[in-house]
Formats: sequence, C-alpha cells, structure tokens
Amino acid sequence: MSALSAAAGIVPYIAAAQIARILLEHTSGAVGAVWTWVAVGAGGAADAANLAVTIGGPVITSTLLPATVVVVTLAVDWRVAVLLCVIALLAASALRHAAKVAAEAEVELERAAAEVAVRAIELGQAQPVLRAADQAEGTPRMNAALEDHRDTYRDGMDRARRPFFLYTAVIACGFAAVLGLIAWLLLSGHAGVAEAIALLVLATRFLQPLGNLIDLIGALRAMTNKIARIEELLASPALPVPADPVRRIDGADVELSDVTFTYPGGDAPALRAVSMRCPSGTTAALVGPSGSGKTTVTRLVARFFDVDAGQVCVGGIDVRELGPETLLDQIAIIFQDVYLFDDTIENNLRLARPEATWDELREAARAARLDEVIKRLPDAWNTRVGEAGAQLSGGERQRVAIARAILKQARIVLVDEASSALDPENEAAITQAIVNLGADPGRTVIVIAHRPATLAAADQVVSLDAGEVTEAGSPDDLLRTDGIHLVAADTAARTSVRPVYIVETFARFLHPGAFGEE
Ligand SMILES: Nc1ncnc2c1ncn2[C@@H]1O[C@H](COP(=O)(O)OP(=O)(O)OP(=O)(O)O)[C@@H](O)[C@H]1O
Repeated sequence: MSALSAAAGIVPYIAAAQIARILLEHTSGAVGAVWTWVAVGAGGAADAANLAVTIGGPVITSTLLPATVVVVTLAVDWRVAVLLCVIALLAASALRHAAKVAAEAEVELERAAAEVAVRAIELGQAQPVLRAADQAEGTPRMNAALEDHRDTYRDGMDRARRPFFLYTAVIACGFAAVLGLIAWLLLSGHAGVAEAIALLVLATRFLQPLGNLIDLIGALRAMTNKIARIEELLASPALPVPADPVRRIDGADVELSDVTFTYPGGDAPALRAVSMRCPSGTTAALVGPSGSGKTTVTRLVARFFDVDAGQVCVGGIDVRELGPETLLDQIAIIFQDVYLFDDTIENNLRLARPEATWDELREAARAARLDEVIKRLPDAWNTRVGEAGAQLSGGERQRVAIARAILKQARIVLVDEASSALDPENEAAITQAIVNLGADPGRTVIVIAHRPATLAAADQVVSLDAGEVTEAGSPDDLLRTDGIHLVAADTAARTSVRPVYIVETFARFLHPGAFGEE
C-alpha cells in the first residue's frame, strides 16, 4: 500500500474522531453528571448536577470523548477497542480510589491550613507583646505549634497526591499496551498501515483527555468540599420566627427571668437561673471572672441564641415573640475589638445611619468623645482610618463604635468595654462616652465592665460567677459587701493592676471625701 493511499485511508477515521469530539464538546447535562459521579466518587447526585453546570464542559470532553473514540475504534479493530475499555475501567477505578483518599486527606489538610493561618495571624497580632519580650519571631510554644501544623499540612499534601501517581501509571501502562497491540496487529498482518495509524490517532485521542481528568478531579473535589461546607452552614437550624411577630417595642427595659442556657454542644450551662432587671434609661455593669457568663447575657439579649429555660424580655416582650429586625433595630452592640472599614471616619459613622445630618453626626461624635480624636486627624472627618481601622488606637476605635450606637438611636446598647491597657486619656474618654450613652432616659446600657470608673458610673452592678448571679446592687451596695473583691479580682486580672489599687480606685470614685478629695 502506497503512503498516499495509507494517508487517504485514515482520513475517514480522523474525520469521524473530529466529528465525535465536536459533538461531545457541545453536549451538556445528564451524561456529564453521570461521569462526574464516577470521577467524584462519593460526591452525591445533587453535587454532581451542580458541578456539571459549572465545570461540566471539560468533564464531558474528558470522559465522553474517550467513550466515543472506543465506539469508533470498534469499527476499525475490536481488539484495540476492548483494550481501551479495560484501560478506561482501570482508570475509573484508580480515579475513584484517588478521589476518596484525596477527600479524606483534604479534610485534614484544610484543618491544618486553617490552624496555620490562625497561628500566623496570632504571630502578627502579638508582635507588640513579642517585641517587648524580645521574642519577635514568636515564643517557642507558638513556633512549635506552627511547625506541628506545617508538618500536618505537608503530610496531608503528600497523602492527597500519592493516589494520583497510581492513576498516571495506569494511563501510561495503558498507552504502552495499546502501542504494543497496534504493533502486533501491523506486524502480524491483522491491520494495514492506514488502520494502524488511525488506531494510533484514536488511542491518543482516547488517552489524552483521560490524563486531563487528573486536573479536573482536583477542581471537582475542591468544589464538592466547598459545597459540603456551605450546605453544612445552611443546614444549621435558624432560630424560630414567630408566625405573627411583634413589630414594635415601646420600652427599653431589659429583663432576664430565671434564665438557664447551655451552648449547642456545650457540656455545662453557661448561665443558670440568672435573673436581672435593667430599667429603661439605666446602665447595668456586668462583672465576674473569665467564663462567668457576662458575654452570654449580652448574646441572649440580642437573641443570638434562645434560652433553654426562663425568659429574656425587651420592653416587656419576650425576645422570641419579636420580629428579628424589630429587635436588632433597637440594639447596638459594641465589641471589644471594633472593626472599621478602610474608609473615612465620616463613612464609618454613617454606616449606622446613612441619612444622618451633619448636626447628628457631630452630636454623636461629641457624646462619644470622638470629636477630640477627629480634630487631631490630618483630614478631620475625611481621614481614612486604614485597613480594619489600623490608624486609630483600640480605645479610639471603640469611641467610633459608641458614636455609631448613638447615631443609630439604638435604645439598648450592649458594650464589651475594651479590656486592654488604655492610656489615661482614652480610658477617661471611653468611660465618659459610656456614661453619655446611658444619659439618654430612653436608652438602656448593659456594659461588661473592666474598669472601676465604669463600675462606679453604673446604676447597678451585676456580679456573675460560674453562670450564676452572685451579687447585684448599686455600686455603693457592692462596695459594702464582699462583691467588691470579686470585681477587683476580675478587673485586676484583665488590666494587670494590683487588686488593692482597684479597690482603692473604686472606693475613691464612690467616696472621694474619705480620701480627702472633696
Ligand atoms: N460559642 C460557645 N460555645 C460553647 N461554649 C461557649 C461559647 N461561648 C462561651 N462558652 C462557654 O460559656 C461560658 C460563659 O462564657 P462567656 O463568654 O459568657 O464568659 P465571659 O464571662 O464573658 O468570659 P470572658 O470575660 O472571658 O469573655 C464559658 O464556660 C465558655 O466556655
């Protein structure tokens, strides 16, 4: 057979393969989903359908194209077609195994990656403290933890990669076997040159997309994991919304009656039979050692969780009967670490009420003692605060949050007072800002207090320990009882100030006359 006729002979095969490729590259939907299931392993039909939509095209090309090539090959030589089928089955089974092992390794890998990221952020955030202790590169414990998680991450990467080598080996061996078979067919006279070349082209078209599946399977697995995480999040039960929610709160008093609450998955109740009442227009200071339940009280008032027993009422209405927006419209929460957007001070404030007038902005800033900060800034209200508000100190950021709460006209403000050491100016300003917050007769403030001045300015102090109320009363009442020691211990622990100093400072606030300061 001349070279010309051999070349002419393979044209129909190549044309058939190209037509098949074009057809398959434009096929979508169900077939892709079936093959995606094979590739993804235990992925699930719903995920497969989702994935077929997004990366279905390449998957179809990489899977249906080889299937069609097998059919075309069958017309040329059944033995090569059978061998291709065997290779396809072995490859599918190797791929399923690889996907399963990779999925298991990836869970471990993601946990380690998250841990490494947290440690790295911690290392960055703790730089001031570490530098002060001449340990800028991290404490040995910190570095050991980082090293440990890095090793886990490396192991996970290796474990996830290993099974794919098996798949590559199957494809490579398969190609060698096909070459051998074609050579034997040619040499034994079972196939002519044209047929042998056509079979070679078909085999290449068959194996090439199978090789591409390795890359696709990684993308598919990553997507499946992400979808699983989103589904897990969406599956977490929402708090029940009343069929006919109350849409108006008239008062601002907050009352917890006999509240017992355990966090989902928690072993012990975070609060046990806690009762406290904060009349409208008053400020209640929560104190107690770490883990005593102060934050939990504020979370329950904002209805982040529902109580197990008892009742939380706002304006006399059980928070479970209120529409979620109605409650959150009335509440402002000031966290210890205030997040600010990398925008101007003005825009960071306007977040609370975009339509606020300039007078309202200025008044909120004045009450929050933010005006003096703004005056010092190079562009006053137009100064950008930097990423996460990095241009401002922690105390100044908390003043921005207080100004936001005032601007929002929230009737209930929940404050977790900054516990980090503040300079005297910031400390006095924040205390004054919290006092100003509570000065509005229509507003109730619940503050997790870490400073004597804040305690002294409150209308009542509620002292918690191990989820129970141990003391409650006016600051004066508390001073007369042992409660002051508890307050002193907690505040001292947080501020690294000697308890005796705290007790004395607190007493000076309440009874300046006794210290000759009147
Ligand atoms: N999300 C949570 N899941 C499970 N348990 C939690 C959760 N948050 C807090 N707890 C537990 O509930 C108890 C009360 O915690 P809470 O944060 O209210 O205390 P706290 O007095 O505010 O402490 P701190 O002053 O350290 O912030 C603690 O035992 C704590 O471990």
